[in-house]
Amino acid sequence: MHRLAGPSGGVLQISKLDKLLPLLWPSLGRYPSHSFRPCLITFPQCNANITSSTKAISKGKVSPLQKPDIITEEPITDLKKSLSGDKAQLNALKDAFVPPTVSPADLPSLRRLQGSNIFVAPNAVDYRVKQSAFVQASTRVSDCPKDGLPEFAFVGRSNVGKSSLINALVQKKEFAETSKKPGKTQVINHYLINKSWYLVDLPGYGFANVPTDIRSTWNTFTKGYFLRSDSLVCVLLLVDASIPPQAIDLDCADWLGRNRVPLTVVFTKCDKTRKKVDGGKLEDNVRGFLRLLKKSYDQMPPWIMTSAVTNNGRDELLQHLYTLRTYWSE
Ligand SMILES: Nc1nc2c(ncn2[C@@H]2O[C@H](COP(=O)(O)OP(=O)(O)OP(=O)(O)O)[C@@H](O)[C@H]2O)c(=O)[nH]1
Ligand SMILES: [Mg+2]
Repeated sequence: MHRLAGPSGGVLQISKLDKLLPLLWPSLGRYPSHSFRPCLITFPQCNANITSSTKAISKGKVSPLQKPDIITEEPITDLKKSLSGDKAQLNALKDAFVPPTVSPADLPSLRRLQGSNIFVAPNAVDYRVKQSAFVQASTRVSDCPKDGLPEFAFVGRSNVGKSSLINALVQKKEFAETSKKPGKTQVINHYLINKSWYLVDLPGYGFANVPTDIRSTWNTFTKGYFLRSDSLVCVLLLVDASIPPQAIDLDCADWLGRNRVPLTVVFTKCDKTRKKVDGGKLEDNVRGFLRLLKKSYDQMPPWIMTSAVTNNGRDELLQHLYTLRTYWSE
């Protein structure tokens, strides 16, 4: 039995009905206002206008190839300065992801992680990966480990860098198999970290050459994992920062929001130089994606910029995961 956050901060107990409800929501045509995820973290959730971002793309209002507008005046990497005054503090809070139970008055005691909108408590110190081991590859959701340890699932388009980021986090080169050819990971891989939590590598979506039946298998297989895993703390949705916002990634974010699956957006390949970035500057791609994401979410979900090549954002992401685990297990 896990405790769950209720709409007014109350605690619900998970039951079979709770697990079934997410599967029924689409047919009910409306979404409960509270989270059924097995954690005490209140995450930003998708608002009623769930498909606005992708509609904007498909109606041609925002072309994926068009240079996106800047979402905020605030520079992404120069965030400390914004905490120096009251008004500036409020600006910094806008779109920030602050740990639950923290009031705005406590904000100055928190650290904002570089290249992200995430604030963490000063106690996020013991976050490093000391031990990592491959546990199993599952072809069915029912075969996944059932020991109840907290899990973070990596999801994103094929080739976005899911396996590479896992290798960067555990600091082992060939830990998770990577490939230039999309579609390398086809099963649910569980990696046990510090004997106490899991990183879960999932098959990528959106690979153009994949036949329709394999694509629909992705849908039932991976979406089934999101909805049925009682130990899922958060999905890490990986988004390639070297290309302009893609409708398929926004669709995925919408789907996760609609189904009350907590989400952190992890931008990958943030090492790419201007020459190799499609659509102009990397930061413009990031801001463009966030601007579209905001159309679907009442509050901005946590997001962070990373690179598996330079390891930028690696320690920051680990600190974020540490904070989430702390609240999950409380
Ligand atoms: N420049 C750069 N390249 C990266 C980065 N991360 C991954 N790549 C490259 O992107 C390609 C795909 O990486 P993978 O980690 O295999 O991608 P994946 O998302 O696991 O792919 P699937 O398993 O097919 O879904 C490889 O050629 C990587 O070297 C990064 O941070 N920077
Ligand atoms: Mg992979």
